Amino acid sequence: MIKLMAANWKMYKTRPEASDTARDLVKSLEAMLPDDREVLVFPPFTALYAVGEAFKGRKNFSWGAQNFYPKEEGAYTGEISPRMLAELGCTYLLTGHSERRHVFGEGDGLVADKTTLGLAQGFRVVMCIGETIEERRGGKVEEILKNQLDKGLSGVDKSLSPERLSIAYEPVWAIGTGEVASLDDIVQAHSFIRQQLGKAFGERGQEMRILYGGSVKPDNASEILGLDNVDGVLVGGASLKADSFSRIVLA
Ligand SMILES: O=C[C@H](O)COP(=O)(O)O
Repeated sequence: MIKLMAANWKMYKTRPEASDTARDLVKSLEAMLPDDREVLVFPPFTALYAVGEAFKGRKNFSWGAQNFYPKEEGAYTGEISPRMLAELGCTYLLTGHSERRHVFGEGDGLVADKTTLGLAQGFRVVMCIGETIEERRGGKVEEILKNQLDKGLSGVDKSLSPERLSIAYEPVWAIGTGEVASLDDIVQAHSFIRQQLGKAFGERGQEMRILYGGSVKPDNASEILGLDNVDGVLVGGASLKADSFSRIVLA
């Protein structure tokens, strides 16, 4: 399975900054990227074209959008549709990120609509799930993950090719805090997610990638990537500098 090494640049980087970082990533990674690693960057909308210019035509370099509205077009002021993103050459979409859920109030229904439409329009989708610290302390991790998976994937075509859907497990309390989930916590959550994907998609569920996200850094990436059912990472803060993200990609 090709490990998916994803960078989420969140609301950082102007167009020239993004272009420089993307070009630096190509410089430091292209010649030594193993065949089983794919580099994926989610820049802000305004930098998608610039990142596409740096990455296009390069094997295993992909780019995608952090957000979109799940309609083809219409009177939705301020929103961007998947069609508009396809035009920029993006092949990936992110759904369910905890900042969308918690800062912008996106519920499971909207996450499901976005995941369903994004896939139906031919994109690859990375759907994020994860529990809050209160939910973890209350012993509800599996219940929350199951609920987010069941609802988020409720409209998805069950005969989908496995490379089209990835799940990112991001415990909310580990995002941007420097606090990484323990290796045991990651193994347990990923094995539970794998089980659920198997129930939903049968054999295909075994081949879908499950990424870990939450304070991944160059010095912890290798041990996280070595765990069972960890098929990639979704990196925020440590992906903003080309040098640090390159070290993670090659970890
Ligand atoms: O999308 C990425 C995650 O929110 C992780 O962010 P972080 O690496 O800054 O903790």
